[in-house]
Amino acid sequence: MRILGITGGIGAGKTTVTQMFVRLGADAVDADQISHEIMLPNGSAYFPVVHAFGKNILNADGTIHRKKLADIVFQNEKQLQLLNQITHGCIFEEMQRRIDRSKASLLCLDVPLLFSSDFPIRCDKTLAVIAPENCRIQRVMQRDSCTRKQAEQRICRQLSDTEFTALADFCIVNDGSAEKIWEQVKNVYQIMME
Ligand SMILES: CC(C)(COP(=O)(O)OP(=O)(O)OC[C@H]1O[C@@H](n2cnc3c(N)ncnc32)[C@H](O)[C@@H]1O)[C@@H](O)C(=O)NCCC(=O)NCCS
Ligand SMILES: Nc1ncnc2c1ncn2[C@@H]1O[C@H](COP(=O)(O)OP(=O)(O)OP(=O)(O)O)[C@@H](O)[C@H]1O
Repeated sequence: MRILGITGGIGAGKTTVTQMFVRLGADAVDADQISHEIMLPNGSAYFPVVHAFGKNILNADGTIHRKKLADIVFQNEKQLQLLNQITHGCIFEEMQRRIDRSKASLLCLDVPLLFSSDFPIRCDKTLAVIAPENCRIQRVMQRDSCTRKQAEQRICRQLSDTEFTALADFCIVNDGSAEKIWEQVKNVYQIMME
């Protein structure tokens, strides 16, 4: 099995690109989805997160209000580091479990923090998905019904497109139509399967 790590800033199109690899036959593991699962009331990070951030981050039904938590951590670097410390071990362990279960020839890891120093999983190749910042902000505001400021606060905590491009083996520019990236995805898929 070959592992392709897919990364990029918020709203760049990591998940869109990953789903295209899945259409071509790859398996996928999504770090954001796992981070949501481990924070559910029966998840491994639920109690540590509530203990660290207090009951004011809870909805009436006891689930974690992720947008409230996001507002706390993306306005304060120390709080973000704390959340990362609590969650990353649980996320990366669960990713490894899913990798071990996969029988696909190509496995894509969709990970925003692929190039952070604590990411422990070795990838055969890495792919950065990039798009102009204003385009990403518009997409995220529309998808998540958030404000420009909230989108910008996340972008401030992430690598720039120049940094992503310099660190990755492949780069896909997602600034146009879906057909345009489909051709780029097929090229990378072929190289990975050679
Ligand atoms: C802060 C939380 C609760 C916000 O949840 P929400 O549903 O609003 O966003 P979601 O999880 O879907 O993330 C959307 C995007 O935000 C950005 N983002 C999320 N976490 C981080 C982070 N720690 N640092 C920088 N950017 C991040 C990424 O671009 C991600 O794709 C959640 O993102 C979280 O728990 N983050 C910490 C865990 C983590 O690092 N997750 C990233 C995968 S390793
Ligand atoms: N080429 C495109 N044209 C129009 N909309 C797009 C395009 N690519 C992605 N989108 C839309 O932009 C939003 C963000 O895309 P996607 O979820 O794939 O990005 P992401 O990098 O995974 O985001 P996040 O960092 O928040 O997880 C989605 O609503 C998606 O449908």
